[in-house]
Amino acid sequence: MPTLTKLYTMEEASQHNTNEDCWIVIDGKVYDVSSYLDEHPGGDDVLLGATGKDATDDFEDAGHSKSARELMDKFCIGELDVETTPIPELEIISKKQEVKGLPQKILYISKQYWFAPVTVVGLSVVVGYLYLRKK
Ligand code: HEM
Repeated sequence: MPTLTKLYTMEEASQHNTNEDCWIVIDGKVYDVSSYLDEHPGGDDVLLGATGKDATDDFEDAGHSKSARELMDKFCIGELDVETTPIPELEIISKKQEVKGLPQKILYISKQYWFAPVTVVGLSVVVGYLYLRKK
């Protein structure tokens, strides 16, 4: 039988970032650790510091034991709604893929390096002005 999983956006989860109300996101799952803050062996400050972002790396870096991972399930309240959560890496790739065809490539490059011709023109104007003043 399919189970209904509550979905939360990262924006929604990040609003729960206080001592009384603390949610963290680990590996696509949302955990309400409000009642665990005082008991967490790593301290409440690390949990509060892990709110508002994907805390998977922080969690893994701490080298949690198997029992810690089992304990997590108790606090799981749902999953992250990936549809509405922008993943920076994916955005970068999709932006890169947008640049197709020669005209678009030229536009893309000129947008990135517009300062080069502007500097050359600026310098020419200054040099020309100084040259004419000397005369
Ligand atoms: C639901 C989420 C979490 C649970 C249930 C949990 C549980 C635990 C438990 C049981 C320990 C004791 C050591 C062990 O058994 O591995 C521990 C230690 C620790 N936790 Fe967590 N933890 C959670 C999330 C986090 C997060 C998100 C971070 C980092 C931002 C973190 C940082 C630490 C650190 C640094 C320690 C080591 C404390 C020490 O050895 O001095 N924990 N955690």
